[in-house]
Amino acid sequence: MAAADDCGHHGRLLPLDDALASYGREVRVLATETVALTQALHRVLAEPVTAAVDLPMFTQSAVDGYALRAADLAAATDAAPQRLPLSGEVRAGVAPTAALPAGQTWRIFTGGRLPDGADTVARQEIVERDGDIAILRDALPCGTDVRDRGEELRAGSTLATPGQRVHSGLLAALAMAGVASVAVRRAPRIRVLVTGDEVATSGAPGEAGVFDANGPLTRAWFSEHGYAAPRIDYVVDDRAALEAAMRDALADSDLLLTTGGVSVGDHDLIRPVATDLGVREVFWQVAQKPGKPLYFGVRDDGAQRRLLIGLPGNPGAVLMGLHLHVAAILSQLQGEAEPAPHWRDGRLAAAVRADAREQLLRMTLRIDSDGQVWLERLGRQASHMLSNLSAATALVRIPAGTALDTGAHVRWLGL
Ligand SMILES: Nc1nc2c(c(=O)[nH]1)N[C@H]1C(S)=C(S)[C@@H](COP(=O)(O)OP(=O)(O)OC[C@H]3O[C@@H](n4cnc5c(N)ncnc54)[C@H](O)[C@@H]3O)O[C@H]1N2
Ligand code: MOO
Repeated sequence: MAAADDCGHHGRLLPLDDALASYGREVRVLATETVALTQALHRVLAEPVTAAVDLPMFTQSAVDGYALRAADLAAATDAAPQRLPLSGEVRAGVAPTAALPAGQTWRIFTGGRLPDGADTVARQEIVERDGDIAILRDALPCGTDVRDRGEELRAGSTLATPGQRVHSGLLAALAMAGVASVAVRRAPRIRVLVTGDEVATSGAPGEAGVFDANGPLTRAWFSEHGYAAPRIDYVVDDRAALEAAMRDALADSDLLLTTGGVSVGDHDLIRPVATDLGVREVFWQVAQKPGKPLYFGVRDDGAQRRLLIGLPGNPGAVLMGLHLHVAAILSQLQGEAEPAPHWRDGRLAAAVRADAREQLLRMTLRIDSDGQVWLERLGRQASHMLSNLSAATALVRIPAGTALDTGAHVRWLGL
């Protein structure tokens, strides 16, 4: 397949949406395993999760104050205050062993279990004390400052559904409902090969070399998104070396990610080596800028499907490949109900020129007083450049072939 150049016709390039849609068809969801809730952060749920207990688990005080019966205060007024003898105390974490006698009150603290007989709590700010007598100058509606058992949730009710990714808040919600373990999708096994003779793996690069950006970028991206740091190997542009590295990495992974060597040059070996290793090409070359020579293939080893994504070597293409393509593949592997990328809506702060490929531009976003998101294009967008990432907060889609005016609606992802 011949590559189209930037000035020419792009009929052979696969539209970005078609590339993203192909992951839904080609990627098989990983097996399910049960893990302790403490290990579930960033994992995707494979089964519904239900509350093990009522929440709150028992009827309790919402404040520091005095547990009483609302009926005992019915006649209380400023002129004729009600005086209730203080005959006990309930501390948080300690279950009362007796019932509150009628006409009396007990000291209670926030989260303390309401004794039988009590139905209301008077917060301490409205209670005067005369030794062991609590004085109240007003009636209180029954149930004031009481949290009822099960008012938030009933045991057995559904708290989370399959396909949800566990974030810190959801993890805490499940912990609070007595959930100790959850069924999640197995963590994807990921290997990375950074290719290129010119890439310095340690120390300063040679006279025609570059500092490695793609290794640090991929390592940081996986960690930022909650994945274990993948093994990253560096491979020179030598067919035998690449074949050995790819054979080993493919056999050991659900997803092999390579950077570089996927364009049309004489030393761009990812595709031919992939073919030799029995990988079926799903697509190569996407109508996107940056990242056009992007490659995706699959290989079935028995029941195990291996995925190979070849990201073009330019670091800007790797950045975009991670945020869009790798995120989409990982979503499908883990059975996310709403697969990434998760686009949001915003408007362009300035017009953008058309390109024959869909553009993915790094921009800064600002929210105006009406809550509208405005996106402003940064300079230094070329795919061999990363320096504008110190200012960029959004990756913005500009559809192929259309110039967009100021105010045009676009889709974007947070960076
Ligand atoms: N005749 C054509 N040439 C090119 C085409 C084309 O269609 N026809 N496509 C261009 C596009 S678009 C891209 S993107 C690049 C992608 O090429 P490769 O995937 O083969 O990547 P490399 O050639 O190995 O490297 C590209 C570029 O990136 C630098 N690089 C590579 N690895 C790293 C790293 N780990 N850290 C920092 N920088 C890295 C490398 O030095 C090159 O400058 O092909 C175009 N060519
Ligand atoms: O697709 Mo390349 O990343 O435009 O330079």
